[in-house]
Formats: sequence, C-alpha cells, structure tokens
Amino acid sequence: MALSEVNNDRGELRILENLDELRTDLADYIAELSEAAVKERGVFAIALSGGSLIDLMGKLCEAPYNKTVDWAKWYIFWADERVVAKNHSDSNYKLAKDGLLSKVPIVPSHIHSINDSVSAEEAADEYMFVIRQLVKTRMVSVSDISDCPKFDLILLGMGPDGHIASLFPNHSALNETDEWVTFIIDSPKPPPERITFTLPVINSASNVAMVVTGECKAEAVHLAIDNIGPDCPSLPARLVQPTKGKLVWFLDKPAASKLDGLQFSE
Ligand SMILES: O=C1O[C@H](COP(=O)(O)O)[C@@H](O)[C@H](O)[C@H]1O
Repeated sequence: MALSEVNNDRGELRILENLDELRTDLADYIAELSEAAVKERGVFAIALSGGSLIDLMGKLCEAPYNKTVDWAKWYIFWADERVVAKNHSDSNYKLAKDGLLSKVPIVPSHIHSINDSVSAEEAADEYMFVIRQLVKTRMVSVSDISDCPKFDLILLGMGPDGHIASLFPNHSALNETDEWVTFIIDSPKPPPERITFTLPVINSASNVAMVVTGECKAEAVHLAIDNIGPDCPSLPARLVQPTKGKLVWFLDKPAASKLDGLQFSE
C-alpha cells in the first residue's frame, strides 16, 4: 500500500514499499485515468517519456489491464524523443514499442512518434503540426487558459540532475513559452539531439505523473518537492506545476529517502 500524502503545491506523493508495488499502483492509476477520459471524451491522449518509465509501466501488459483497458481509444505521444532512427537503442519510441506498445492492441495510426529522417528542428515542427491537427479534431483537448494542448496524462521520469523530458537544468529550452515542442542539439546526456514538450504544454495537462525510483535521484527529489527556501534552484522537475491539472509523484522508498519529515520504519 502506498504511503500517500499531499505536499502543498507539489502534488500528491505516493511512496511505495518496493518496485513491484509501484508498478501495480502506476498501472491502476493509468487504467483509471484511461477509463475516465474514454467515458468523458471517447479517447485517451497519453504522452510517454523514455528511460526507466517504460519498464515501470510493464504491468499494463499483464492481466487484468491487458484485457480491461480500452486500448483502441488510446492516442500515444512522447513528451520527449531522441533524434535517432526508430530502431536505434537510444530511441524512446523503440523502448516503448518493445516494452509496451507491441504487447497491447493499440491502433498503429494512433501512435504519434516523430519523423526520424529529418533534422531535430524539422522533427519538432512536424510533431507540433501533427499535435495541432489532433487538437483541431479534439482527439487532444485544448487548455482554456493557455491555448496549449491539454493531454489527459503526461508521464515523466526524472534524471539525477532533475531533468524531465529533455528539459535540462540551466538550458535555454526551459524558457521556451511560444512553442509547444522545441528541439535541442546539445543535450548534456547523450544523445545530443532531442525534441521535447515545453513547460507550458506539460503544465497544461489534465494529469502529470512523475515516476522516479532509486537512491541516486533522492537529492533531486528533495530539491524538487521540499520547501527549501529562497535558494531553491530552478530544477526542471520543480517547474512541473500543472495550472489546473493534478500532479502525482510515484516514488520508491530510496528515491523518497531525502524528503523532509518522512521516516520509514524498517
Ligand atoms: O534522457 C531521458 O531521461 C529521462 C530520465 O530517464 P531515467 O532512465 O532516469 O528514468 C527520461 O524521462 C527522458 O524521457 C529521457 O529522454
């Protein structure tokens, strides 16, 4: 069972005993949001990240979720992507395809991955154009405050440096407010060329889940969540603040180990 609490404006914290419990809680959460979105809008627009997230979503490929989730109503996007061939081991698309999308009955035309045969800049522009068309047809909702797409759920991981999607600490992409998707060619973590949702898009989502595990991320979790006063660095993860949507953190105990005021009994 999750140790769950609300930490002021930093969202709901769900701290799970171990990775198995986290996987189950995350699958339940995604399945519930999918059901609610399909009931309300007829579709579920979900944006994935790469990294450890896909493995942590693995329970969705198993019973009961593989049978109970309305996969035909899912529209898949990526919060960030590395600009490499789709069959490259660095591709977030390949990771999701191998670990999830090939194991459940998602409609292939609902999978909106980037064009991997153009430059990072062109890939970002094309991807934004695709999202714009889907906003027009309301497959993706629109935020009434920002005019940004309002995804039903954006799933984010976080690096030990506090980066989310491909928004890295102190990078100018963090300041991009005009575009929905931007590109970088100097990622501090390889590969260097990436496209990424911008903060306004992330913060316009109906739901944002931060899925973070492992002790190497404990310090970044503390800096992203705790009230650390005026010296608070502008850690990308701390800038995830959905305007009207709901933010939930899924943490295992090692990732949560440096949070203020939490004590775990052995
Ligand atoms: O490079 C990336 O890293 C982050 C974090 O990955 P993780 O393996 O530490 O969970 C990931 O969320 C992002 O999508 C990816 O491109």
